[in-house]
Amino acid sequence: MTENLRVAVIGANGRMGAAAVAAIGRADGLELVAALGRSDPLERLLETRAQVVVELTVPDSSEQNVRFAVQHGLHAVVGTTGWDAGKRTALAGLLAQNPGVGVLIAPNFALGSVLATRFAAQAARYFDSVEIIELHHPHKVDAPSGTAIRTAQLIAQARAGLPPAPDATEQAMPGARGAVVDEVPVHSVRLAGLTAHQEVLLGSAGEQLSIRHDSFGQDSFMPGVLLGVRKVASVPGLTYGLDGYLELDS
Ligand SMILES: NC(=O)C1=CN([C@@H]2O[C@H](COP(=O)(O)OP(=O)(O)OC[C@H]3O[C@@H](n4cnc5c(N)ncnc54)[C@H](O)[C@@H]3O)[C@@H](O)[C@H]2O)C=CC1
Ligand SMILES: O=C(O)C1=N[C@H](C(=O)O)C[C@H](O)C1
Repeated sequence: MTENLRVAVIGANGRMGAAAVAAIGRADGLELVAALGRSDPLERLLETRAQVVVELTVPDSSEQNVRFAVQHGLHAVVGTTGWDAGKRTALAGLLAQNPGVGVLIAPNFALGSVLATRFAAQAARYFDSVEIIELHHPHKVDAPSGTAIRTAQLIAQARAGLPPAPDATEQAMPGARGAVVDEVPVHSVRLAGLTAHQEVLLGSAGEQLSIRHDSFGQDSFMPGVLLGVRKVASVPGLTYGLDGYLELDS
């Protein structure tokens, strides 16, 4: 008989962590062996012989947690935001020293969001202007969202070599044109009642394409979390984006 995969959640008392604890508890072939809150020592991961760590905390804690996991040979599935290029490069270096260990950093676990980002990047070459509006619940601590940053990066890659979007703005109040991520304006809305939403606006003379995704609850992220947990041990090194685990081009 195959043994269950031993999974731990860090950030288990948060919105995402609590949903992940419940989803892992219900999932075939997975066993939840630890659910760590802010005051729990990371050594619990070793005492409980976790094999895969799901990291869903805050940007200030995430890097330290993931590095601890990797240094102890544990695979990690990371949903926390704030993994900029510098942190990812440092982590890739640590993974090179720990061959066989896999880490997935997924800015968004919702399949629809991953697809929407992919579609926006595909479309971006064919329009003069692209701007992103991301809309979230007001408890979110970071802006722009990790998803919007990733989307802007992929759009910028797709538009490499094209002229900048037309924009005659000469005078603007600070923030009026959004944050500029890789030359793509990103506008962040924080509104009571929302969960996680993003709309990419693409415009050219006489037409507009809008690519929108809505997550209405944390359940939208759970299939992606479980996919990551099941796959991460078989993909050594760092994977950035859940699309790395999906065969979107076939
Ligand atoms: N990749 C994805 O699909 C998604 C990612 N997120 C991201 O995941 C992160 C968590 O989001 P939420 O659950 O909504 O936030 P939350 O604020 O509800 O939960 C964060 C939890 O982490 C805990 N925490 C902080 N430092 C910790 C540490 N060192 N050890 C253990 N626990 C610690 C906090 O006490 C809190 O309970 C955020 O960065 C958010 O942007 C959120 C939703 C989807
Ligand atoms: O904090 C959230 O809620 C979310 N965070 C992630 C992000 O910053 O992109 C993913 C999703 O948007 C929900």
